Amino acid sequence: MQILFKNIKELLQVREDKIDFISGKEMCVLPTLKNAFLLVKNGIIKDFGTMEDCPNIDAEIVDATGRMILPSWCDSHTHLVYAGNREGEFVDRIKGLTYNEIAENGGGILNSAKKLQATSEDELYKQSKKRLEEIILLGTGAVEIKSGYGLTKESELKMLRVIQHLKENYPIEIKATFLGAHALPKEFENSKPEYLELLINEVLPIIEKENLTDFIDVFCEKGYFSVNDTKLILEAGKKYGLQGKIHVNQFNAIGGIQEGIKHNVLSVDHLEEIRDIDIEALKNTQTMPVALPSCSYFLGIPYTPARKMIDHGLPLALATDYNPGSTPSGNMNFVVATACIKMKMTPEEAINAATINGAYAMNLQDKVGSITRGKLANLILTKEINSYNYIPYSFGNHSVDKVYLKGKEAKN
Ligand SMILES: N=CN[C@@H](CCC(=O)O)C(=O)O
Ligand SMILES: [Zn+2]
Repeated sequence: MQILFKNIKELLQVREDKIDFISGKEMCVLPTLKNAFLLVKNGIIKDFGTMEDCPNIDAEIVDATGRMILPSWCDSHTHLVYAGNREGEFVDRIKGLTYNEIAENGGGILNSAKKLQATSEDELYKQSKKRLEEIILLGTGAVEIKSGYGLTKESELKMLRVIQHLKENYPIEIKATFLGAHALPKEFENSKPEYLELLINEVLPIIEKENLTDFIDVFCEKGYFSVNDTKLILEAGKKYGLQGKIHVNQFNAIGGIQEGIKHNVLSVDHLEEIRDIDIEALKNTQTMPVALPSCSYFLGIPYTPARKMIDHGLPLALATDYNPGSTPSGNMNFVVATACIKMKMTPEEAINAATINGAYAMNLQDKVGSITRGKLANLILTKEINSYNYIPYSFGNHSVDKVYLKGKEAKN
C-alpha cells in the first residue's frame, strides 16, 4: 500500500538522518522543504523531496496543494487514564482555594484515586479511550500515559492494564509509566516507608511479569515524595530495567533534578520552579527537560522558563500533562501556541520541542518525531495556511485537517 502526497506547500521537520534530540540554538532551526512530495509505503516514510523529483508511480495520490505536512505531535507526559472529573475543584480554585489547599482538604490526586478505585476496568477503558481518540484527531501520534490514580496494588495494575489494552487496540504509539508514588494514600499517612515497600516489593514484580510498563515516575515535591523517596523508587525501577521520567520542581525546587540526573532519568518534567543550579545540572546530560504549559495556564502557576533554559544551551520538550486535576486538556496545538505566547519560544523551537524532543522523552526518536526515511508515517496534514507560524498563532483553534497514523487516515 503506497500513498503519495503531492504539491505539499511545505514539509516540516525534514531530517535526512535520525537524531536523538536538539538543544539550545539548534532548536530555532526547523528544517523544511517547499513544494514537496512525500511517499509512504506500508505505513513507513519511504521517500520525500521536491516536486521536481516526484516519482511517477502507482500509488494513492493525496493532493496537498496549499497545505503543509508535519510529523504528528509527540506528547511525552499524560495521565489520560482516569475516572470521572474534578470540575468541582476547578470552581473551588476560582473562588480562591489553591491547588495545595484543595489537596489538603481531601481533593486532588486522592480524590481521583477514590473515583478510580470504584470504577471497573471496562468502564475505565471506555472513559479513557474517548480521550485517546480525541487527542489522535488533534494530531498526536505518540503518547506516554502514566498510572498513579490507583494508589493500591489492584488499582495501579488496573490502570496499567487499561493502558496495555489501549496499546493493543489503537495505531498510535503508546508508552506506559508506573507512577505508584504519585501521592500517599490516607491509609499510609503515618507509614510512608510501608507504602514505598508495597510499590517496590509487591507491585513492581507483577508489572515486570506482565510487561506492563516502560518507565517509572515519582512526584518529587514537598508534601508528596522527598528526594530520598525518589532515590528509592528510581533504584527499584532500575532493578526492573525501568528508566525514570520524574515530576520535579512543580511547586518547590528541592533537589529532585540532581537526584534524577544521578539516576540517568530520561526526562525531568514540570520545572515551573527552576534555579540556576538546576539549569547547570542539566547541561551536557542525556536528560530531557519537559515543560507543561497547559498546567501553568490552568493552575495559574509560573511557566517553565523556556527562554532562559534554551538560551543556556539546554534542550526542551513540550507535553500536555493531560489529567483531571491540573490540566484537563490533551491538546498539543494549544501547548505549542501557549509555549510561543507565554514562554516566548519561537514557532520553530516549539515545533521542535513538540515533535523530535518529545519523541526522545519517550525513547521513540527512532520511530517518530521527524520526517525521516524509515520512520512511521504518523503525520499531520494541515488546513490551507500561509506559513507555519499560523499553527501557534491561531491559539485556541487548530490547523489540523487530517491525521495519518502508520500511513492510514485516522477518522472519528
Ligand atoms: N503534579 C502531579 N501530578 C499531576 C496532577 C495530578 C492531579 O492533580 O490529579 C501533574 O503532573 O500536574
Ligand atoms: Zn503529570
